[in-house]
Amino acid sequence: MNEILDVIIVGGGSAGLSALREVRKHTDRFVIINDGPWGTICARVGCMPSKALIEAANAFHRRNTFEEFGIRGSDQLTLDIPAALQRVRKLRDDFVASTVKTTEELGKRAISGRARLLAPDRLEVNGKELRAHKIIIATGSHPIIPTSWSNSLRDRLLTTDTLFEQETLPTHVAVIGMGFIGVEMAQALSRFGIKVTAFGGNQFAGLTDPQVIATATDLLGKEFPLHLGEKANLNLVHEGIQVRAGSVEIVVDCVLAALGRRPNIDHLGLETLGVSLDQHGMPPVNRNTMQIANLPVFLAGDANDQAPLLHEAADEGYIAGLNAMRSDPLCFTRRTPLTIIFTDPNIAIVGSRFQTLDSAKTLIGEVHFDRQGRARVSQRNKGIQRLYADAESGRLLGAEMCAPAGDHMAHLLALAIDRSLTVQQLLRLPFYHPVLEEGMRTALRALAAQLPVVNEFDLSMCGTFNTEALD
Ligand SMILES: Cc1cc2nc3c(=O)[nH]c(=O)nc-3n(C[C@H](O)[C@H](O)[C@H](O)COP(=O)(O)OP(=O)(O)OC[C@H]3O[C@@H](n4cnc5c(N)ncnc54)[C@H](O)[C@@H]3O)c2cc1C
Ligand SMILES: NC(=O)c1ccc[n+]([C@@H]2O[C@H](COP(=O)([O-])OP(=O)(O)OC[C@H]3O[C@@H](n4cnc5c(N)ncnc54)[C@H](O)[C@@H]3O)[C@@H](O)[C@H]2O)c1
Repeated sequence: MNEILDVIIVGGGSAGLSALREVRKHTDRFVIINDGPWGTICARVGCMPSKALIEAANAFHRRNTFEEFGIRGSDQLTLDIPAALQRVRKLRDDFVASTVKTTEELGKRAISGRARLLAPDRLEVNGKELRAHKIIIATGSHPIIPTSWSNSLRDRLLTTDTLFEQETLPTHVAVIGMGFIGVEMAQALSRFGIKVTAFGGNQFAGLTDPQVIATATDLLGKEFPLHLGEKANLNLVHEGIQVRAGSVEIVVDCVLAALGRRPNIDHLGLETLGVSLDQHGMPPVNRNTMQIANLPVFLAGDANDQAPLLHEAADEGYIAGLNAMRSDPLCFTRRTPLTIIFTDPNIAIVGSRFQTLDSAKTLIGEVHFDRQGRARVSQRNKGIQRLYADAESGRLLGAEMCAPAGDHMAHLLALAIDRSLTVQQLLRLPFYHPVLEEGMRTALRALAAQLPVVNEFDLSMCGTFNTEALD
């Protein structure tokens, strides 16, 4: 048996690299093991190529606003889809190259291979057994695909693992699953000029506020047919793939499956840890330490299925890396929940979700962006933002929205929630004119109107003009 290492990190994605950064500060006696290509899901097939595709789609879609601005000739514009996809891959390659630099310089301490746990201090990779005082598991996740689909549909079935590799795109695509990936990609493909038909279950983009869901589905449903509430079933037919959901039946060239992602924990040997696993095979993981039960083993990133987002994976890798170098794990306070989906308008959820709030103790303030001044001049006047505040203290609790510049406003609101700011404290901040954030101020004012008056000599009391040009 080889030397006993201080730490083994399993998984070279964002969580694993974040753990590596901490571990390296303290020891050289570590290895990082990665199965498949290095370079992280985020850079290779996740956040970055998807956003590159979305930007191209939105740039092309903007031609639909030109006529109203007085710009003529937009009907002559075309999108060279192979060129647009090439740009996605070029950017992707740059992002991957910058990521793999870190592990390339590690030499033998970066091992390519699939690791399998043998015990809380032992694992096997490439037929070799390795031992360590601590093990960090950060194995990520993979797209869920029913076996019957992958067996029968083969190259007519795409996921985000394969979408960005396409040289060109088919004429008619069904996007199945209206979660984060489904809504982002359905809108982007549709804005590429592809005929898209979208199918979703009972959830839409992780939203829980019925009014925001109604606005978001209405807006996206104007761009492509959107069928919700029925499970989609697929069959290979002569002309392509037949998709059936409730009373809807269509034939498409290709299906993009966005049914969710499963943590990469199967066949990982978690059963050798001696702790009970839940019905999904998941061990108990402390969200504040990333530790599995009281073992010297940590589970971070998408692999623990707690908050499968990039900034959360980075945090979890950091927590795991830091705690792996300590005898007593530290408990970290986690960040205010923040989710942004890069549709246009952006969908965002901040702090407490609508569904989790006690309606008797919660006030709601809302704004519709259709009449908002700045949104109108830029032809971005679509969407809704709903803010939730504690009825007693006036403290902001959360927000759900489908709103222009929702990505930026969601960050502002997350800051406010993190600092426990009240609606009145937020209304004391300057709001420049004319900005989209004035819409958020309208929603805050709607909340303030339901709260007791603080003091009329307070600038938070400065009210609305009630005119589109000034609010
Ligand atoms: C299409 C798409 C778009 C996304 N967009 C966003 C976004 O806009 N914003 C956002 O915040 N998040 C986004 N995400 C989510 C984000 O990419 C993930 O949360 C994040 O990349 C997870 O990082 P990770 O380190 O946990 O996993 P990964 O980066 O997947 O790394 C895990 C690594 O472990 C390896 N591995 C697996 N099993 C083993 C084993 N047994 N032994 C050794 N190695 C193993 C894997 O091959 C992989 O290389 C997106 C995801 C997708 C798919
Ligand atoms: N902007 C972002 O932050 C971003 C973007 C993309 C992905 N991600 C991450 O990737 C993860 C995975 O995304 P995802 O969209 O694959 O999963 P998801 O869990 O968000 O959504 C999957 C959806 O598919 C539906 N579904 C499942 N089977 C179906 C069927 N047969 N017919 C119709 N609908 C069906 C489910 O009801 C669910 O709403 C997300 O949870 C997120 O963490 C984040």
